[in-house]
Order: sequence, then C-alpha cells, then structure tokens
Amino acid sequence: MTEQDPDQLADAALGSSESVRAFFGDRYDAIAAFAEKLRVEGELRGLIGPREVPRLWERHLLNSAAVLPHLSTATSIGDVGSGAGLPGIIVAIMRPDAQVYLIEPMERRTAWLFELRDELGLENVLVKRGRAEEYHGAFEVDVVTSRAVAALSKLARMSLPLVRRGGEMVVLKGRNVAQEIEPARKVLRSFKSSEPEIFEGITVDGVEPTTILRVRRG
Ligand SMILES: C[S@@+](CC[C@H](N)C(=O)[O-])C[C@H]1O[C@@H](n2cnc3c(N)ncnc32)[C@H](O)[C@@H]1O
Repeated sequence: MTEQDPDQLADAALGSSESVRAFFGDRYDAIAAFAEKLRVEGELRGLIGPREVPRLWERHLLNSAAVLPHLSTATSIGDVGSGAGLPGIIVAIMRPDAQVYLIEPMERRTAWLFELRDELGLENVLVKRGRAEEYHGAFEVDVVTSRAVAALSKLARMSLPLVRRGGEMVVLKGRNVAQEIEPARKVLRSFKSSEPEIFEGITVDGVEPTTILRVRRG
C-alpha cells in the first residue's frame, strides 16, 4: 500500500478534516501521531491487516472514539484486549484525567502499547500484560471498554469482574449486537447487571456509526 493509494489519501483527508480536528480538540495532535505510527508500523508489526491501513481513521480511530461520550464521569477505565490500542489509546489520549488500564496478553502488543505510552507521554496509562481473567480480584475500575474481543457472554465473564459495583461495561460492537444478548443473559444476571442498552455511536463526516452496548453492573 503506497501513500498514493486513493483510499489512503481519502482517509488521510478525513483524518485532517476540520470536523475531525474539532472533534479531538487540543488532543488532535496526539491522536494524529498515534494514527501515523499505526499507518507506518501497524501492518509490519502484525497489529492491523494490510486492508486496514487505507481506512485507519474511518474504521478504527473514529470508530473507537465512539466510546468517549460513555466515559464522561469515569475516573478509572480498563480496556480489555487493547491490541493496537483500540480503543484504549484513544481513551487515554482524550481522558488524561482518568487512569487507563490497557489489558492485553500478547507480548508483541504490550511492547507496542508501552512504546505508545512513552512516545505520546501518556502518564495515565498502565499496561497490564495478561488475560483479563488474570486480573479478576486485583483491581476494579469505573468502566471497562472493549472492541472486537469476544462474543458478549464471554466478554461479560471476562470484563464484569473488573467493573466496580455500579460501574459499566461499554462495548464497541457490530450492527448485530442484539443477537448476542440472549446467550449472555445468565452471566449478566450473575452480576446483577442492568438490561443492556444499545446506542448508535457518534458520526463524524458521514463515517458509518458504530454500535455501542452498555451494561451497568449491579
Ligand atoms: C481482534 S483483537 C482486537 C484488538 C483491539 N481491541 C482492536 O479493536 O483493534 C482481540 C485482542 O484481544 C486480546 N485478547 C484475547 N483474549 C483476551 C483475554 N482473555 N483478555 C484480554 N485480552 C484478550 C487479543 O490478544 C487481541 O489483542
């Protein structure tokens, strides 16, 4: 994929558009630095597939930013299965006032997350290497986020023990998320969770909105 690729040029134009700059405000430069590092190194380091490079802003960065309105009162946030840093690095950049735990088992990926923390000066980030289950009982946060990690029933088992009572799990999902609710009922009940709510995420410049599922732990 070269820089002359028309899709990549269109995605870069979206990323530098006025509305995207306005959305990220005074944190835009850090978001753009993350995007650039992902563009240059992401495929090489096995963090994103080659087809994702020309649509980083559209499919990944803006999609991940859709969790932000659901984190407004959280002061501690955990991102389960952060991988390339989605949405965890976006959250950490946009919420410097919150402690952000990035939980990821793969060494190659945690090395990347440590590097981002240092290069972007994200003092609020704690990278936790390991499976989410390994941290059950070790710490609790106000909100746990995740994107593309597991089906809701499995995800709830992994994530809800990390959420304090009264806190929330905020999941970035595809359009068919409603189908995942029934199979997850038993585990959601075991955490006295609220009925899951489904939201359409933010849209910026006509980017297809993401679906967000939110559950409160009882
Ligand atoms: C498909 S990737 C998604 C990464 C990132 N959230 C994104 O949207 O690009 C799933 C990630 O979840 C991580 N993962 C798998 N099982 C996990 C577990 N039990 N606890 C924490 N992370 C897990 C994987 O190592 C991988 O990085």
